[in-house]
Amino acid sequence: MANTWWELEILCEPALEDSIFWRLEDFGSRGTASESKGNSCLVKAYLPSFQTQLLDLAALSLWLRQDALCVGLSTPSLQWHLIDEEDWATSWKQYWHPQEIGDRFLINPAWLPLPESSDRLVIHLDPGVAFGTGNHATTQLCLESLEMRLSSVPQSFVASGGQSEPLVIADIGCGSGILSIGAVLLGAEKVYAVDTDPLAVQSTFSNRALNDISPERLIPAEGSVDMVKRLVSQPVDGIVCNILAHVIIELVPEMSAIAKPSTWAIFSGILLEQSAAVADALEKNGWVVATLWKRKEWCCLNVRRS
Ligand SMILES: C[S@@+](CC[C@H](N)C(=O)[O-])C[C@H]1O[C@@H](n2cnc3c(N)ncnc32)[C@H](O)[C@@H]1O
Repeated sequence: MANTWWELEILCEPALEDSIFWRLEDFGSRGTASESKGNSCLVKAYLPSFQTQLLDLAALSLWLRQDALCVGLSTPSLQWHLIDEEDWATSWKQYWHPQEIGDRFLINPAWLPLPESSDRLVIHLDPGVAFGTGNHATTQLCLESLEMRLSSVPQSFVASGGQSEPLVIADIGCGSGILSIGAVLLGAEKVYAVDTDPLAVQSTFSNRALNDISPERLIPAEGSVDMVKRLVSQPVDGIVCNILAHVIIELVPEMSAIAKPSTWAIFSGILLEQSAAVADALEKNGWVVATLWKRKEWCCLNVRRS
């Protein structure tokens, strides 16, 4: 039998878009897209049907109503129907276009030709069912932070295949591998990319191939900080981690085991109102928050060891 997917269509007030997005991500959505519909926003999400029962969708509908009521906004409408895999791939892809991020990056969907005359670092991406198309504010904040962090890596290092200043990075919660690929393009010698979702790891493997990155420079693996600990022989130089705030708070104590006094880290997936709690957890574990960058209601913390 062909694989089928639930296509969810949620019509909401634009102010609810981000909270709906994260609710869907938590619920197991394998692709989310949004578009303006007059004064409203239409969010579409895709879930494999084997993973979700009708009852789950009814529960999701209730959560979305509650989330809206809590912030005094009108309740969103949720509709769902089944589509087959082929339609899913087409529906999802039509919303995704090349996108410039920061001063250096251009994210190019794998199925589109390269835009002409760009001097940007191109990340070719087919996220498949993983998170990380570059559309989300948190991914953008992480890529821009990497750009600032790694702009000092001499490009001669990139060209020479790594003769000077080797830089090893851990990408925790790699999704499509977008941040790992960005780090390699900026000159990192080696990136360990881990994710608890095996489909994300698979997606990072295929995006590594799509970007012609050698297996020695980008090492995807299923797991989390514990897996990086097993893979590395020495602490890493940098950590990038775009996961939800409560997961970051849980993982921070373990991260000390892969850090040294000069290690820096970039954390996102954090709502502005959660930043104090995350900063608190970081400081208790020997990190100092150097900068906080904001986009929409999200923030990104750039930290170093104290
Ligand atoms: C918001 S996505 C980030 C994807 C990509 N790094 C980006 O910036 O667009 C978060 C990813 O973290 C993964 N994840 C969730 N909890 C995790 C954990 N405890 N350890 C490692 N990965 C985790 C999820 O499976 C998901 O792929």
